[in-house]
Amino acid sequence: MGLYQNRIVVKVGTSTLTNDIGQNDLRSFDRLACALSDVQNMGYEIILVSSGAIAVGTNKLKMKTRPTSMRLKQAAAAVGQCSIMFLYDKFFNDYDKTIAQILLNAEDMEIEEKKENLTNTFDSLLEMGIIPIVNENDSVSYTEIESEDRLFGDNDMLSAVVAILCKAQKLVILSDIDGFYDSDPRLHPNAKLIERIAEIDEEVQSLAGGAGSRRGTGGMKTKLQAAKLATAQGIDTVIANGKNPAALYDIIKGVSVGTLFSGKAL
Ligand SMILES: Nc1ncnc2c1ncn2[C@@H]1O[C@H](COP(=O)(O)OP(=O)(O)O)[C@@H](O)[C@H]1O
Ligand SMILES: N[C@@H](CCC(=O)OP(=O)(O)O)C(=O)O
Repeated sequence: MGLYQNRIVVKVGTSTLTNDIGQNDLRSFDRLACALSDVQNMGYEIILVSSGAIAVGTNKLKMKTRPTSMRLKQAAAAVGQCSIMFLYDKFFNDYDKTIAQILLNAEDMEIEEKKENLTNTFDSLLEMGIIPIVNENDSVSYTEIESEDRLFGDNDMLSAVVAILCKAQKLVILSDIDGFYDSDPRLHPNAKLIERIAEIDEEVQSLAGGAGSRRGTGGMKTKLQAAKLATAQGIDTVIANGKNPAALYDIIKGVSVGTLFSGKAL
């Protein structure tokens, strides 16, 4: 599979877009929009996969805690998705960028005709210099919200699927932590960052724990699954801290940041 050398998919998690008390982290939105716009100005094509709809919706609806029933999660996502896109539009506009919204379900990737339409849409948007912003279509799908094994039901996996579909050269997963450690640093303060992983084998998988905050889902398990899927198609995958999206400049230059999972030679 030939990859577009200047095409990058960036995924950002809920824990980066909201703060510890569940409010929108406006500085994070702004920094992300600034870094992505700047990287696009350097000649790269950017696709952003953004989580956060449920958390932002929960906040906007003034619900005291994240809803537990599926119907309320879906309603919160419907409200939150609007807010997220409003915020992105506002911040990207400051940097003279146009964005587009693409909401997807796993099934959209399984039917060849839909897949082709989707690829054409991404390609057309990117050709026009637009930054597509992708999330799962939570209001009509419950795989992400409810799936048991979360294999397909997570935005980490969705970002890998989008990177493969769009033949991106790099996938950057921005989280609330500096990268992949030899154990969850929230539980093990002496955990060490692993800078490079060539093979995601069982030993590596055994180091991955679940989500760190009540807002994030999937934790490192789903990020590893995503990295495994993407690297198998030759796509270099980096996990880095979303509080410092300027790290993207280093990632592009090949300077070591976070954890790099090297794409397999095809
Ligand atoms: N081996 C590990 N290395 C780093 N973080 C880990 C590891 N195992 C579990 N985690 C947890 O994964 C969290 C990030 O995943 P998650 O909470 O789902 O965030 P996001 O919203 O960015 O997807 C970290 O905050 C951390 O607590
Ligand atoms: N589609 C959901 C995303 C859920 C999800 O995968 O969250 P995260 O682990 O923060 O990437 C939402 O927008 O709330």
